Amino acid sequence: MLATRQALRLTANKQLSPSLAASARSFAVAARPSAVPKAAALRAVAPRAAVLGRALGPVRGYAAEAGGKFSRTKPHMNIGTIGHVDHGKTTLTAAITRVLAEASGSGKVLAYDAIDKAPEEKARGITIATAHVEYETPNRHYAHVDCPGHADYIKNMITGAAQMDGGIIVVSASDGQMPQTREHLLLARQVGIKKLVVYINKVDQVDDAEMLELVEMEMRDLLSTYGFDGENTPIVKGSALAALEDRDPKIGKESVLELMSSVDSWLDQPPRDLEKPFLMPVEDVFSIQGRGTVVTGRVERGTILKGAEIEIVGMGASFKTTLTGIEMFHKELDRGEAGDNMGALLRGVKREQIKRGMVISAPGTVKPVRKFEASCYILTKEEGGRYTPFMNNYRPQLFIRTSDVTVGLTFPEGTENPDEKMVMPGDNVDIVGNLVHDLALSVGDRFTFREGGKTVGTGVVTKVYAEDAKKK
Ligand SMILES: Nc1nc2c(ncn2[C@@H]2O[C@H](COP(=O)(O)OP(=O)(O)OP(=O)(O)O)[C@@H](O)[C@H]2O)c(=O)[nH]1
Ligand SMILES: [Mg+2]
Repeated sequence: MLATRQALRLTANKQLSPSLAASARSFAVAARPSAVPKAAALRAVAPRAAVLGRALGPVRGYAAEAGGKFSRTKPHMNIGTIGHVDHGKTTLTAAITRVLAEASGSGKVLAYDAIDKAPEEKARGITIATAHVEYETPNRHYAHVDCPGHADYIKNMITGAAQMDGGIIVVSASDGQMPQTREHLLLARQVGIKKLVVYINKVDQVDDAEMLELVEMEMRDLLSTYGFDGENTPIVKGSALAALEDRDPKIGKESVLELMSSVDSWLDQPPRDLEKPFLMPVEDVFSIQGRGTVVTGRVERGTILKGAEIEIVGMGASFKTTLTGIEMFHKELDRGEAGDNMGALLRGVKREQIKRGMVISAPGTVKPVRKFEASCYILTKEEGGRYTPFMNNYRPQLFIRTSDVTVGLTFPEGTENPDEKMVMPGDNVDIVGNLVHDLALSVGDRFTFREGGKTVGTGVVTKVYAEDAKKK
């Protein structure tokens, strides 16, 4: 029984990206209200939307909905609320759904309780409670993540179980910035979120305008400290509770509309997988008589045309060649793209030169890396992780894409008494990794590490030290 479970977990972890993609898909499906109620709701509000549509003229989205048809043409973006415990993240999430539903005459209003009782999701064996909420502005369609507790934010941001391309950091006007405000800012930066919008909440509790000024100045400083654009980041002040309870429109509803218009304009649309540079992890290598060497794998991102130059990176390799053929389901094709399972025929490459764990990529877009820094979450024993802490120079096996390589973990420079520091199951820790073989690693890549058949931790790469290019 135990052996089967371990085997199952092993296969699950061998296919990190597909399983993650699958869970992301199921999130998306869960977050999306079913088509029928949506259409019915739209019909019910059609007269009102028509009025709105006329009033707003040809504004995209609302106008389209006025015709009674749901618009899927709006760009989609993943965001979320982050910030210190009790500062009002969930209240704000509920308020956004309410205010936007009212403004557009459609959309689903979610009560506070519906969001706070977040379902538990499993990502890479870790339990994460996350609520997935969906709403739209005239310009965009959003999936919004709200977590019930600090630990869930850490796990979520590190595993990327519910990805955030940008976020709203909520800070209470009465408390100002607090430890988790800083911790979430740091994590947001480390997982690659480039821009945030600030919502200073609970202004109904503060009469002193100077106090509000102070909280704003503090937030600008803090944003800059963590590498965000503190000077230009939009900061909106208001009361999520007032907006949710539909009172004091100035600090209530209007603040939420202002917040969402800042979210629309300030947060940048992320590039889609198809727009990113081509990368395919090598799963298998074959030698085909009379044709040459074929590697198979699932395209992680980008597109590729037959005849393109590609680079093979990782596990000692760093060389270029030409992709002379693309095959899928035994058919010859001219083009492959993200999500495709394909076989790639490579010119002039011997079978021995390529192995599982390497990647084929657009030339110059990924580098072989041995040393890197990462932010990690260490699984608890309940999550299947270790029972005991680990120390400096711990050496688990690192799994990323199709490769697994032994890695030595040490603490970053500046850590006090590194040889006495212990990392407990359940901790969030920054580490420096030294791989036994180089791998194609980039900032933002996610990985797990395992020991004795169990997943011990998961992490996201925050910095890489490029190897000197080696030929092989
Ligand atoms: N006076 C006032 N109270 C608010 C406001 N927004 C939220 N609250 C209250 O603050 C408390 C915490 O709000 P939540 O939305 O649960 O905060 P949270 O950030 O989601 O908290 P955690 O998920 O536990 O980290 C609740 O009692 C809210 O009713 C506001 O604008 N004004
Ligand atoms: Mg909450």
